[in-house]
Amino acid sequence: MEPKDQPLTVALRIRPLNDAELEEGATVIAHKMGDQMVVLMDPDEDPEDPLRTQRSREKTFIFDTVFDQQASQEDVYLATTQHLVEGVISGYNATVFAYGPSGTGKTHTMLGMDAEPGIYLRTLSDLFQAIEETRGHADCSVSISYLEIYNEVIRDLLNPASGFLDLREDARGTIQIAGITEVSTSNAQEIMQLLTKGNRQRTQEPTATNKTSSRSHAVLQVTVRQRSRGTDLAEEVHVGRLFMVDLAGSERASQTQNRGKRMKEGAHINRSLLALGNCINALSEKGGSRAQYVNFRDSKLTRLLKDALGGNSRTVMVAHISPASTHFEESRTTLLYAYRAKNIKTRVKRNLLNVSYRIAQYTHVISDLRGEIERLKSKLEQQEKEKRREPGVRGAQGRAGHTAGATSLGRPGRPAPLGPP
Ligand SMILES: Nc1ncnc2c1ncn2[C@@H]1O[C@H](COP(=O)(O)OP(=O)(O)OP(=O)(O)O)[C@@H](O)[C@H]1O
Repeated sequence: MEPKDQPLTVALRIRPLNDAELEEGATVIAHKMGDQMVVLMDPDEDPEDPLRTQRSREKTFIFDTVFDQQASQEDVYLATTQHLVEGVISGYNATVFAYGPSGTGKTHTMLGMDAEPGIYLRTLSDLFQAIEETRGHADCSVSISYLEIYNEVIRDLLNPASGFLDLREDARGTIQIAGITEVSTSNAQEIMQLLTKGNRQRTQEPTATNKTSSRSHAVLQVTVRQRSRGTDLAEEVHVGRLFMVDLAGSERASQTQNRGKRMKEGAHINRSLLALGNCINALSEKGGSRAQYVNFRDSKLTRLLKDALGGNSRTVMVAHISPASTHFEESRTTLLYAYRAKNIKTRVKRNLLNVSYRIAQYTHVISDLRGEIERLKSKLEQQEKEKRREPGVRGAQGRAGHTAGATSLGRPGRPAPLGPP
């Protein structure tokens, strides 16, 4: 099937006002209008000011979907991610990433809580159920890895003792993480326990805006290999990769009053996010024209997300903001950023493992050889018949017949050239 250009799906989630914001006397300035629109009002604007319309910073944005505080975890999953599951099983890549400032709900959306699980668990449950339904005509295996990128180093969240890991590109140009733990199981709850445990290993410290702020980018990678069970050797192996990414907060260090270590770390986080922003900018120019130079190599995050952004992946960005008047600036920046990402187009194609090509080739060779055997058998039978019809010249003919047979059949280990069937 021909690769298809697909625009990035961009959704926006606005979380409820939190206690700290209420205590500060913040008001709601981000309003959802209909299913796709959000209006961000400027809190410094006086609605009575007659000059307001000329210098208003109030802005309206349209996304593929907008969720406000009424939206449940299930609503978010159904509208953003559920449609990707089937594709991953049949060999397409997909990526979902949560973007936004610290404390706006990225981890809530991706991981969630036991009572309100997020995208990770819902996706895995649907994935395993769909795989169960393919049983009988296909064999599927699933492997899962979970890592964090913190200050430009990669750590295995399922085995933090393994130290820092390296990114490598394989012969097909796919980015691999050398030495990462891969867990194979078909029990979503079991994986959730691993992820929750892994998430506790995530570099997490209080910032001015979030008491349990994740300081790293977390990447859950799910690989599904589907082998179609055919009656002959014409088997195909499809490999679909799903990335689910919970990015670190995108706020600027100065805005969160972070000092010292937090500020240095902010610079690192922002280096990855800056690289991501640069890629998004370059890709969104001219509707994601591949002529535009895009530097994915600038950070670990962009190297890992290369396919998700510029290559072979169905990609969904879930941007997050606080509705509070006290966060106007960072909400505005986030909305502009997410709005830009809507111009990105990826080129999606189904992944077929090379091995399947070889199997397909073997099938051709085997059917050619079968044809050849049939042809030689009938030739032998023909010769036998001729021998029986001419008993008088048995001696000389017999030897000649034997020689002809040996030539056609070939000696063991030296195949005869294949003639036309
Ligand atoms: N839609 C929501 N409904 C209810 N509570 C929410 C929602 N979104 C976020 N929260 C709560 O807000 C707090 C901060 O959310 P979360 O930790 O998910 O933010 P984050 O964007 O991942 O932050 P950071 O980048 O600092 O890690 C959490 O206590 C979370 O439960």
